[in-house]
Amino acid sequence: MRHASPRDTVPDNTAPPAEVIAIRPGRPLEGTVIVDGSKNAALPLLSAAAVVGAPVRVTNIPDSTDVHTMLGLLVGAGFDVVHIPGEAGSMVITPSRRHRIEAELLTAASTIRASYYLAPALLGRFGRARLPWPGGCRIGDRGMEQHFRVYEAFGDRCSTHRYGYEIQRSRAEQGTVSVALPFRSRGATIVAILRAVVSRQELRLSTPNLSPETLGVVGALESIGWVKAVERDLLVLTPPTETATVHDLTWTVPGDKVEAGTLACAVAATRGTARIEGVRAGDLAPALEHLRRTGVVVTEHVNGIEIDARHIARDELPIHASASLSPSGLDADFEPSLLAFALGIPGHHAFADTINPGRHANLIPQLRCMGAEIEEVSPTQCRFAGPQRLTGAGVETTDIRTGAALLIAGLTAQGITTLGGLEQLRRGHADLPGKLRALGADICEVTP
Ligand SMILES: CC(=O)N[C@H]1[C@@H](OP(=O)(O)OP(=O)(O)OC[C@H]2O[C@@H](n3ccc(=O)[nH]c3=O)[C@H](O)[C@@H]2O)O[C@H](CO)[C@@H](O)[C@@H]1O
Ligand SMILES: C=C(OP(=O)(O)O)C(=O)O
Repeated sequence: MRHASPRDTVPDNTAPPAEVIAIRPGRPLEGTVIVDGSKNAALPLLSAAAVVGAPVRVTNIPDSTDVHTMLGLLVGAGFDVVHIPGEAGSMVITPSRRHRIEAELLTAASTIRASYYLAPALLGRFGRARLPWPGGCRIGDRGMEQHFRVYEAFGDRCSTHRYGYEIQRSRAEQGTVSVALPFRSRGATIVAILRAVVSRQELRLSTPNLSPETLGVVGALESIGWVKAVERDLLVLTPPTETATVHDLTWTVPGDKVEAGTLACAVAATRGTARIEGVRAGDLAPALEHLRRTGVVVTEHVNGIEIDARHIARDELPIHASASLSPSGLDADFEPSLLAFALGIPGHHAFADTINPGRHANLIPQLRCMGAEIEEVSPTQCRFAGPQRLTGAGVETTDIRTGAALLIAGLTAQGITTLGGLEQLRRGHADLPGKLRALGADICEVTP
Protein backbone atom coordinates (compact mmCIF):
# COMPACT_ATOMS: atom_id res chain seq x y z
CA MET A 1 0.00 0.00 0.00
CA ARG A 2 1.20 3.51 -0.77
CA HIS A 3 0.58 6.52 1.43
CA ALA A 4 -0.90 9.48 -0.40
CA SER A 5 0.42 12.96 -0.04
CA PRO A 6 -2.16 15.75 -0.31
CA ARG A 7 -0.97 16.44 -3.86
CA ASP A 8 -1.55 12.79 -4.80
CA THR A 9 -5.25 13.32 -4.47
CA VAL A 10 -5.27 15.69 -7.43
CA PRO A 11 -5.97 13.77 -10.68
CA ASP A 12 -2.72 13.08 -12.51
CA ASN A 13 -3.58 13.58 -16.18
CA THR A 14 -0.59 14.18 -18.38
CA ALA A 15 -2.56 15.97 -21.10
CA PRO A 16 -4.72 18.86 -19.93
CA PRO A 17 -8.37 17.87 -20.35
CA ALA A 18 -10.39 19.61 -23.09
CA GLU A 19 -12.03 22.74 -21.86
CA VAL A 20 -14.79 22.56 -24.46
CA ILE A 21 -16.61 19.60 -25.91
CA ALA A 22 -18.74 19.47 -29.04
CA ILE A 23 -21.97 17.45 -29.10
CA ARG A 24 -23.60 16.46 -32.35
CA PRO A 25 -27.03 14.81 -32.52
CA GLY A 26 -26.87 11.29 -33.89
CA ARG A 27 -28.54 7.94 -33.66
CA PRO A 28 -30.50 6.87 -30.58
CA LEU A 29 -28.23 5.92 -27.70
CA GLU A 30 -27.84 2.19 -27.13
CA GLY A 31 -25.62 -0.29 -25.33
CA THR A 32 -24.51 -0.84 -21.76
CA VAL A 33 -22.78 1.54 -19.41
CA ILE A 34 -21.63 1.25 -15.80
CA VAL A 35 -22.01 4.27 -13.55
CA ASP A 36 -19.32 5.37 -11.09
CA GLY A 37 -19.73 5.57 -7.34
CA SER A 38 -21.85 8.49 -6.20
CA LYS A 39 -20.08 11.74 -5.32
CA ASN A 40 -22.77 12.75 -2.86
CA ALA A 41 -22.70 9.34 -1.14
CA ALA A 42 -18.89 9.12 -1.17
CA LEU A 43 -18.30 12.50 0.50
CA PRO A 44 -20.19 11.69 3.75
CA LEU A 45 -18.95 8.09 3.75
CA LEU A 46 -15.32 9.25 3.62
CA SER A 47 -16.04 11.64 6.48
CA ALA A 48 -17.73 8.85 8.42
CA ALA A 49 -14.58 6.75 7.94
CA ALA A 50 -12.65 9.62 9.52
CA VAL A 51 -14.78 9.67 12.68
CA VAL A 52 -14.75 5.96 13.54
CA GLY A 53 -11.15 6.02 14.81
CA ALA A 54 -10.10 2.82 13.02
CA PRO A 55 -8.86 2.05 9.51
CA VAL A 56 -11.72 1.82 7.03
CA ARG A 57 -11.35 0.59 3.46
CA VAL A 58 -13.73 2.48 1.21
CA THR A 59 -14.36 1.07 -2.27
CA ASN A 60 -16.00 2.38 -5.46
CA ILE A 61 -14.80 5.93 -4.75
CA PRO A 62 -15.48 8.04 -7.85
CA ASP A 63 -12.68 9.92 -9.59
CA SER A 64 -14.41 13.31 -9.54
CA THR A 65 -12.70 16.51 -8.42
CA ASP A 66 -14.94 17.20 -5.40
CA VAL A 67 -14.02 13.75 -4.09
CA HIS A 68 -10.32 14.46 -4.67
CA THR A 69 -10.75 17.70 -2.78
CA MET A 70 -12.32 15.84 0.14
CA LEU A 71 -9.49 13.27 0.19
CA GLY A 72 -6.98 16.15 0.24
CA LEU A 73 -8.90 17.76 3.11
CA LEU A 74 -8.79 14.52 5.10
CA VAL A 75 -5.02 14.32 4.63
CA GLY A 76 -4.70 17.97 5.65
CA ALA A 77 -6.86 17.29 8.70
CA GLY A 78 -4.59 14.53 10.01
CA PHE A 79 -5.78 11.33 8.36
CA ASP A 80 -3.81 8.95 6.20
CA VAL A 81 -5.39 8.18 2.85
CA VAL A 82 -3.79 5.09 1.40
CA HIS A 83 -4.41 3.88 -2.16
CA ILE A 84 -4.72 0.13 -2.57
CA PRO A 85 -2.56 -0.94 -5.54
CA GLY A 86 -4.50 -2.61 -8.32
CA GLU A 87 -7.83 -1.54 -6.86
CA ALA A 88 -8.86 1.68 -8.55
CA GLY A 89 -11.31 3.60 -6.41
CA SER A 90 -10.34 1.84 -3.15
CA MET A 91 -8.62 3.65 -0.31
CA VAL A 92 -7.99 3.09 3.37
CA ILE A 93 -8.67 6.04 5.68
CA THR A 94 -6.81 5.93 9.02
CA PRO A 95 -6.15 8.51 11.74
CA SER A 96 -2.47 9.47 11.36
CA ARG A 97 0.10 10.39 14.01
CA ARG A 98 0.15 13.96 12.73
CA HIS A 99 -1.61 16.33 15.07
CA ARG A 100 -1.53 19.43 12.97
CA ILE A 101 -4.04 20.81 10.52
CA GLU A 102 -2.45 21.96 7.28
CA ALA A 103 -3.90 25.43 6.95
CA GLU A 104 -3.52 25.81 3.22
CA LEU A 105 -5.43 22.61 2.63
CA LEU A 106 -8.32 23.77 4.67
CA THR A 107 -8.75 26.73 2.35
CA ALA A 108 -9.68 24.09 -0.24
CA ALA A 109 -12.70 23.51 1.99
CA SER A 110 -14.19 26.68 0.54
CA THR A 111 -14.40 25.05 -2.88
CA ILE A 112 -16.84 22.26 -2.00
CA ARG A 113 -20.19 22.30 -0.22
CA ALA A 114 -19.48 19.00 1.54
CA SER A 115 -16.55 20.38 3.54
CA TYR A 116 -19.16 20.73 6.30
CA TYR A 117 -18.86 16.93 6.74
CA LEU A 118 -15.27 17.48 7.88
CA ALA A 119 -16.28 19.42 11.02
CA PRO A 120 -17.21 16.35 13.13
CA ALA A 121 -13.90 14.66 12.24
CA LEU A 122 -12.01 17.81 13.30
CA LEU A 123 -13.95 17.94 16.59
CA GLY A 124 -13.05 14.30 17.19
CA ARG A 125 -9.33 14.89 16.56
CA PHE A 126 -8.72 18.41 17.84
CA GLY A 127 -11.80 19.42 19.87
CA ARG A 128 -12.24 22.36 17.53
CA ALA A 129 -13.28 22.83 13.92
CA ARG A 130 -12.47 26.04 12.13
CA LEU A 131 -13.60 26.05 8.54
CA PRO A 132 -14.31 28.50 5.74
CA TRP A 133 -17.85 28.85 4.45
CA PRO A 134 -18.52 25.99 2.08
CA GLY A 135 -18.57 26.42 -1.70
CA GLY A 136 -19.83 24.04 -4.37
CA CYS A 137 -22.44 24.76 -6.99
CA ARG A 138 -23.64 28.35 -7.15
CA ILE A 139 -27.31 27.52 -6.99
CA GLY A 140 -28.51 30.21 -4.61
CA ASP A 141 -27.86 30.96 -0.95
CA ARG A 142 -27.31 27.75 0.96
CA GLY A 143 -27.34 28.32 4.69
CA MET A 144 -25.78 26.33 7.54
CA GLU A 145 -27.88 27.37 10.52
CA GLN A 146 -29.35 23.87 10.87
CA HIS A 147 -25.81 22.50 11.21
CA PHE A 148 -25.23 24.91 14.08
CA ARG A 149 -28.54 23.83 15.63
CA VAL A 150 -27.17 20.27 15.62
CA TYR A 151 -23.83 21.18 17.22
CA GLU A 152 -25.54 23.29 19.87
CA ALA A 153 -27.82 20.36 20.74
CA PHE A 154 -24.60 18.45 21.55
CA GLY A 155 -23.48 21.34 23.77
CA ASP A 156 -20.85 22.61 21.30
CA ARG A 157 -20.22 26.34 20.91
CA CYS A 158 -20.60 27.77 17.42
CA SER A 159 -19.42 31.13 16.21
CA THR A 160 -19.32 32.64 12.77
CA HIS A 161 -16.75 34.94 11.24
CA ARG A 162 -16.44 36.73 7.97
CA TYR A 163 -14.28 33.90 6.59
CA GLY A 164 -16.37 31.06 7.97
CA TYR A 165 -17.30 29.36 11.21
CA GLU A 166 -15.82 27.74 14.28
CA ILE A 167 -17.16 24.98 16.52
CA GLN A 168 -15.77 24.23 19.99
CA ARG A 169 -16.52 20.73 21.21
CA SER A 170 -18.56 20.45 24.41
CA ARG A 171 -16.73 19.35 27.57
CA ALA A 172 -19.88 17.80 29.04
CA GLU A 173 -21.03 15.11 26.66
CA GLN A 174 -23.46 12.62 28.07
CA GLY A 175 -26.84 11.03 27.48
CA THR A 176 -29.15 11.12 24.53
CA VAL A 177 -29.08 14.13 22.23
CA SER A 178 -32.41 15.18 20.71
CA VAL A 179 -32.57 17.48 17.72
CA ALA A 180 -35.61 18.58 15.72
CA LEU A 181 -34.86 19.91 12.24
CA PRO A 182 -37.41 22.32 10.75
CA PHE A 183 -36.90 20.70 7.32
CA ARG A 184 -35.17 17.61 6.04
CA SER A 185 -31.70 19.00 5.38
CA ARG A 186 -29.45 16.20 4.19
CA GLY A 187 -26.30 18.00 5.28
CA ALA A 188 -27.57 18.71 8.80
CA THR A 189 -28.89 15.15 9.19
CA ILE A 190 -25.56 13.56 8.24
CA VAL A 191 -23.62 16.02 10.37
CA ALA A 192 -25.84 15.08 13.36
CA ILE A 193 -25.08 11.41 12.76
CA LEU A 194 -21.32 11.98 12.47
CA ARG A 195 -21.32 14.21 15.55
CA ALA A 196 -23.08 11.45 17.56
CA VAL A 197 -20.33 9.02 16.53
CA VAL A 198 -17.61 11.42 17.74
CA SER A 199 -18.98 11.36 21.32
CA ARG A 200 -20.69 7.93 21.11
CA GLN A 201 -24.00 9.42 22.18
CA GLU A 202 -27.47 8.25 21.28
CA LEU A 203 -29.12 10.53 18.72
CA ARG A 204 -32.86 11.18 18.35
CA LEU A 205 -33.35 13.27 15.23
CA SER A 206 -36.81 14.52 14.27
CA THR A 207 -37.64 15.41 10.65
CA PRO A 208 -34.55 13.60 9.37
CA ASN A 209 -33.42 13.49 5.78
CA LEU A 210 -33.81 9.85 4.71
CA SER A 211 -32.19 9.99 1.27
CA PRO A 212 -30.04 7.05 0.07
CA GLU A 213 -26.95 9.15 0.87
CA THR A 214 -28.03 9.48 4.52
CA LEU A 215 -29.05 5.84 4.80
CA GLY A 216 -25.68 4.87 3.30
CA VAL A 217 -23.93 6.45 6.29
CA VAL A 218 -26.38 4.81 8.72
CA GLY A 219 -25.75 1.42 7.10
CA ALA A 220 -21.98 1.92 7.41
CA LEU A 221 -22.34 2.66 11.12
CA GLU A 222 -24.43 -0.47 11.59
CA SER A 223 -21.38 -2.42 10.47
CA ILE A 224 -19.59 -1.16 13.61
CA GLY A 225 -22.43 -1.93 15.98
CA TRP A 226 -24.60 1.20 15.93
CA VAL A 227 -28.29 0.37 16.06
CA LYS A 228 -30.81 2.31 14.03
CA ALA A 229 -34.55 2.81 14.30
CA VAL A 230 -35.89 4.66 11.29
CA GLU A 231 -39.36 6.11 11.01
CA ARG A 232 -40.49 8.74 8.55
CA ASP A 233 -40.24 11.52 11.15
CA LEU A 234 -37.73 10.13 13.61
CA LEU A 235 -34.27 8.64 13.28
CA VAL A 236 -32.77 7.07 16.40
CA LEU A 237 -29.16 5.91 16.41
CA THR A 238 -27.81 4.08 19.44
CA PRO A 239 -24.09 3.48 19.99
CA PRO A 240 -22.69 -0.02 20.44
CA THR A 241 -22.73 -1.12 24.08
CA GLU A 242 -19.20 -2.51 23.95
CA THR A 243 -16.12 -0.62 22.90
CA ALA A 244 -14.69 -3.58 20.99
CA THR A 245 -12.01 -2.70 18.42
CA VAL A 246 -13.26 -3.04 14.90
CA HIS A 247 -11.17 -4.76 12.24
CA ASP A 248 -11.29 -5.17 8.49
CA LEU A 249 -13.96 -2.61 7.85
CA THR A 250 -14.96 -2.19 4.23
CA TRP A 251 -17.60 0.25 3.08
CA THR A 252 -18.69 0.53 -0.53
CA VAL A 253 -19.88 3.75 -2.12
CA PRO A 254 -23.20 3.07 -3.87
CA GLY A 255 -23.51 3.69 -7.61
CA ASP A 256 -24.32 7.26 -8.59
CA LYS A 257 -28.09 7.59 -8.80
CA VAL A 258 -27.81 11.07 -10.37
CA GLU A 259 -25.37 9.89 -13.04
CA ALA A 260 -27.71 6.95 -13.75
CA GLY A 261 -30.73 9.29 -13.90
CA THR A 262 -28.90 11.61 -16.29
CA LEU A 263 -27.94 8.72 -18.56
CA ALA A 264 -31.53 7.41 -18.43
CA CYS A 265 -32.85 10.84 -19.50
CA ALA A 266 -30.26 11.01 -22.29
CA VAL A 267 -31.22 7.57 -23.60
CA ALA A 268 -34.93 8.47 -23.40
CA ALA A 269 -34.40 11.87 -25.06
CA THR A 270 -32.77 10.18 -28.07
CA ARG A 271 -35.47 7.45 -28.10
CA GLY A 272 -32.80 4.84 -27.49
CA THR A 273 -32.52 1.69 -25.46
CA ALA A 274 -29.72 0.93 -23.01
CA ARG A 275 -28.71 -0.86 -19.86
CA ILE A 276 -27.36 1.29 -17.04
CA GLU A 277 -25.49 -0.81 -14.49
CA GLY A 278 -23.87 -0.33 -11.11
CA VAL A 279 -26.78 1.43 -9.42
CA ARG A 280 -29.72 0.47 -7.19
CA ALA A 281 -32.91 1.19 -9.14
CA GLY A 282 -34.69 2.18 -5.92
CA ASP A 283 -32.25 5.09 -5.45
CA LEU A 284 -33.61 6.82 -8.53
CA ALA A 285 -37.23 5.67 -8.29
CA PRO A 286 -38.84 9.16 -8.30
CA ALA A 287 -36.94 10.11 -11.49
CA LEU A 288 -37.79 6.81 -13.18
CA GLU A 289 -41.46 7.33 -12.32
CA HIS A 290 -41.50 10.53 -14.42
CA LEU A 291 -39.90 8.71 -17.36
CA ARG A 292 -42.39 5.84 -17.09
CA ARG A 293 -45.33 8.25 -17.23
CA THR A 294 -44.20 9.35 -20.69
CA GLY A 295 -44.17 5.79 -21.98
CA VAL A 296 -40.50 4.98 -21.43
CA VAL A 297 -40.21 1.31 -20.45
CA VAL A 298 -37.97 0.97 -17.41
CA THR A 299 -37.00 -2.51 -16.28
CA GLU A 300 -35.29 -2.87 -12.93
CA HIS A 301 -32.49 -5.37 -12.42
CA VAL A 302 -30.53 -6.39 -9.34
CA ASN A 303 -27.67 -4.10 -10.28
CA GLY A 304 -29.18 -1.54 -12.61
CA ILE A 305 -31.92 -0.58 -14.98
CA GLU A 306 -32.85 -1.00 -18.60
CA ILE A 307 -34.36 1.92 -20.49
CA ASP A 308 -36.37 1.45 -23.67
CA ALA A 309 -37.70 4.66 -25.19
CA ARG A 310 -38.11 3.40 -28.76
CA HIS A 311 -41.90 3.43 -28.51
CA ILE A 312 -42.43 6.51 -26.43
CA ALA A 313 -46.02 7.85 -26.52
CA ARG A 314 -46.90 10.62 -28.98
CA ASP A 315 -49.87 11.87 -26.91
CA GLU A 316 -49.72 14.91 -24.68
CA LEU A 317 -48.02 13.71 -21.51
CA PRO A 318 -47.41 16.56 -19.10
CA ILE A 319 -44.49 16.21 -16.70
CA HIS A 320 -44.94 18.03 -13.40
CA ALA A 321 -41.74 17.65 -11.42
CA SER A 322 -40.88 19.41 -8.15
CA ALA A 323 -37.66 18.87 -6.26
CA SER A 324 -38.36 17.66 -2.75
CA LEU A 325 -36.53 16.68 0.45
CA SER A 326 -39.23 14.18 1.48
CA PRO A 327 -38.19 10.52 1.73
CA SER A 328 -39.95 9.50 -1.50
CA GLY A 329 -39.51 12.88 -3.20
CA LEU A 330 -37.57 13.85 -6.31
CA ASP A 331 -33.97 14.73 -5.43
CA ALA A 332 -33.26 18.24 -6.74
CA ASP A 333 -30.26 16.89 -8.64
CA PHE A 334 -32.54 14.99 -11.05
CA GLU A 335 -34.61 18.02 -12.01
CA PRO A 336 -32.36 19.62 -14.67
CA SER A 337 -31.92 16.37 -16.63
CA LEU A 338 -35.66 15.64 -16.52
CA LEU A 339 -36.36 19.17 -17.69
CA ALA A 340 -34.01 18.74 -20.66
CA PHE A 341 -35.78 15.47 -21.51
CA ALA A 342 -39.27 17.07 -21.15
CA LEU A 343 -38.41 19.71 -23.78
CA GLY A 344 -38.77 16.93 -26.37
CA ILE A 345 -42.03 15.48 -25.03
CA PRO A 346 -45.52 16.59 -26.15
CA GLY A 347 -47.47 18.32 -23.39
CA HIS A 348 -47.50 21.27 -21.01
CA HIS A 349 -44.75 20.73 -18.47
CA ALA A 350 -44.04 22.37 -15.11
CA PHE A 351 -40.84 22.18 -13.05
CA ALA A 352 -39.86 23.57 -9.65
CA ASP A 353 -36.77 23.60 -7.44
CA THR A 354 -37.27 25.61 -4.28
CA ILE A 355 -34.44 23.73 -2.54
CA ASN A 356 -31.79 25.34 -4.73
CA PRO A 357 -33.28 28.75 -5.50
CA GLY A 358 -30.54 29.67 -7.98
CA ARG A 359 -30.60 26.59 -10.18
CA HIS A 360 -33.16 27.78 -12.73
CA ALA A 361 -31.24 31.03 -13.12
CA ASN A 362 -28.27 28.90 -14.22
CA LEU A 363 -30.08 26.40 -16.40
CA ILE A 364 -32.85 28.28 -18.18
CA PRO A 365 -30.74 31.02 -19.84
CA GLN A 366 -28.41 28.33 -21.22
CA LEU A 367 -31.34 26.36 -22.65
CA ARG A 368 -32.72 29.60 -24.12
CA CYS A 369 -29.40 30.01 -25.98
CA MET A 370 -30.38 26.77 -27.70
CA GLY A 371 -33.79 28.18 -28.62
CA ALA A 372 -35.84 26.74 -25.73
CA GLU A 373 -39.01 28.65 -24.88
CA ILE A 374 -39.48 28.44 -21.15
CA GLU A 375 -41.69 30.69 -19.05
CA GLU A 376 -40.36 31.47 -15.58
CA VAL A 377 -43.38 31.65 -13.33
CA SER A 378 -41.10 32.58 -10.42
CA PRO A 379 -37.34 32.28 -9.80
CA THR A 380 -37.87 28.65 -8.80
CA GLN A 381 -40.80 27.56 -11.01
CA CYS A 382 -41.13 27.34 -14.76
CA ARG A 383 -43.43 25.92 -17.40
CA PHE A 384 -43.23 25.24 -21.10
CA ALA A 385 -44.89 23.34 -23.90
CA GLY A 386 -43.22 20.49 -25.75
CA PRO A 387 -42.00 19.15 -28.00
CA GLN A 388 -39.48 21.83 -28.84
CA ARG A 389 -36.76 21.62 -31.45
CA LEU A 390 -33.56 23.00 -29.99
CA THR A 391 -30.66 24.35 -32.02
CA GLY A 392 -27.01 23.74 -31.22
CA ALA A 393 -25.24 26.71 -29.61
CA GLY A 394 -22.27 27.57 -27.42
CA VAL A 395 -23.34 27.02 -23.79
CA GLU A 396 -21.69 26.95 -20.34
CA THR A 397 -21.77 24.41 -17.55
CA THR A 398 -22.61 26.80 -14.72
CA ASP A 399 -23.13 24.00 -12.17
CA ILE A 400 -22.85 20.21 -12.18
CA ARG A 401 -26.47 19.36 -12.95
CA THR A 402 -26.91 22.19 -15.45
CA GLY A 403 -23.94 20.69 -17.32
CA ALA A 404 -25.63 17.28 -17.36
CA ALA A 405 -28.88 18.78 -18.66
CA LEU A 406 -27.03 20.66 -21.42
CA LEU A 407 -25.39 17.42 -22.57
CA ILE A 408 -28.87 15.92 -22.97
CA ALA A 409 -30.15 19.02 -24.78
CA GLY A 410 -27.13 18.92 -27.12
CA LEU A 411 -27.86 15.29 -28.06
CA THR A 412 -31.30 16.23 -29.40
CA ALA A 413 -30.59 19.71 -30.82
CA GLN A 414 -30.19 20.44 -34.50
CA GLY A 415 -26.54 21.19 -35.27
CA ILE A 416 -23.52 21.30 -33.02
CA THR A 417 -23.58 22.34 -29.37
CA THR A 418 -20.33 23.33 -27.69
CA LEU A 419 -20.16 23.02 -23.94
CA GLY A 420 -17.65 24.95 -21.84
CA GLY A 421 -17.03 25.20 -18.11
CA LEU A 422 -16.32 21.48 -17.93
CA GLU A 423 -14.51 21.82 -14.61
CA GLN A 424 -17.98 22.15 -13.05
CA LEU A 425 -19.12 18.87 -14.62
CA ARG A 426 -15.92 17.15 -13.47
CA ARG A 427 -16.63 18.21 -9.91
CA GLY A 428 -19.49 15.71 -9.90
CA HIS A 429 -18.58 13.11 -12.53
CA ALA A 430 -15.26 11.52 -13.51
CA ASP A 431 -16.30 11.39 -17.16
CA LEU A 432 -19.97 11.84 -18.03
CA PRO A 433 -19.28 12.67 -21.71
CA GLY A 434 -17.25 9.43 -21.95
CA LYS A 435 -20.19 7.40 -20.65
CA LEU A 436 -22.49 8.98 -23.24
CA ARG A 437 -19.87 8.22 -25.91
CA ALA A 438 -19.89 4.59 -24.77
CA LEU A 439 -23.60 4.57 -25.67
CA GLY A 440 -22.85 5.94 -29.14
CA ALA A 441 -23.15 9.69 -28.54
CA ASP A 442 -21.18 11.85 -30.95
CA ILE A 443 -19.17 13.94 -28.48
CA CYS A 444 -15.64 15.10 -29.11
CA GLU A 445 -13.12 17.33 -27.43
CA VAL A 446 -12.47 20.70 -29.00
CA THR A 447 -8.87 21.82 -28.81
CA PRO A 448 -8.76 25.60 -28.72
C1 LIG B 1 -22.50 17.93 -1.45
C2 LIG B 1 -23.89 17.46 -1.45
O1 LIG B 1 -24.18 16.35 -1.06
N1 LIG B 1 -24.80 18.32 -1.91
C3 LIG B 1 -26.18 17.94 -1.90
C4 LIG B 1 -26.82 18.45 -0.63
O2 LIG B 1 -26.77 19.90 -0.67
P1 LIG B 1 -27.15 20.86 0.56
O3 LIG B 1 -26.13 20.80 1.61
O4 LIG B 1 -27.42 22.21 -0.03
O5 LIG B 1 -28.50 20.22 1.01
P2 LIG B 1 -29.40 20.18 2.31
O6 LIG B 1 -30.38 19.07 2.08
O7 LIG B 1 -28.61 20.15 3.54
O8 LIG B 1 -30.15 21.57 2.22
C5 LIG B 1 -31.22 21.77 1.34
C6 LIG B 1 -31.46 23.26 1.24
O9 LIG B 1 -31.61 23.82 2.52
C7 LIG B 1 -30.69 24.86 2.74
N2 LIG B 1 -30.13 24.80 4.07
C8 LIG B 1 -29.53 23.66 4.50
C9 LIG B 1 -28.97 23.60 5.75
C10 LIG B 1 -29.03 24.75 6.56
O10 LIG B 1 -28.52 24.77 7.68
N3 LIG B 1 -29.63 25.86 6.09
C11 LIG B 1 -30.18 25.93 4.85
O11 LIG B 1 -30.69 26.96 4.46
C12 LIG B 1 -29.56 24.59 1.76
O12 LIG B 1 -28.88 25.74 1.60
C13 LIG B 1 -30.28 24.00 0.60
O13 LIG B 1 -30.77 25.02 -0.21
O14 LIG B 1 -28.14 17.97 -0.60
C14 LIG B 1 -28.97 18.41 -1.68
C15 LIG B 1 -30.34 17.73 -1.50
O15 LIG B 1 -30.95 18.23 -0.40
C16 LIG B 1 -28.37 18.00 -3.02
O16 LIG B 1 -29.11 18.59 -4.06
C17 LIG B 1 -26.93 18.45 -3.12
O17 LIG B 1 -26.35 17.92 -4.29
C1 LIG C 1 -25.30 20.79 -5.89
C2 LIG C 1 -24.43 19.80 -5.96
O1 LIG C 1 -23.31 19.69 -5.35
P1 LIG C 1 -22.83 20.63 -4.20
O2 LIG C 1 -23.93 20.59 -3.20
O3 LIG C 1 -21.59 19.96 -3.82
O4 LIG C 1 -22.65 21.96 -4.81
C3 LIG C 1 -24.69 18.63 -6.78
O5 LIG C 1 -24.02 17.61 -6.56
O6 LIG C 1 -25.55 18.72 -7.65
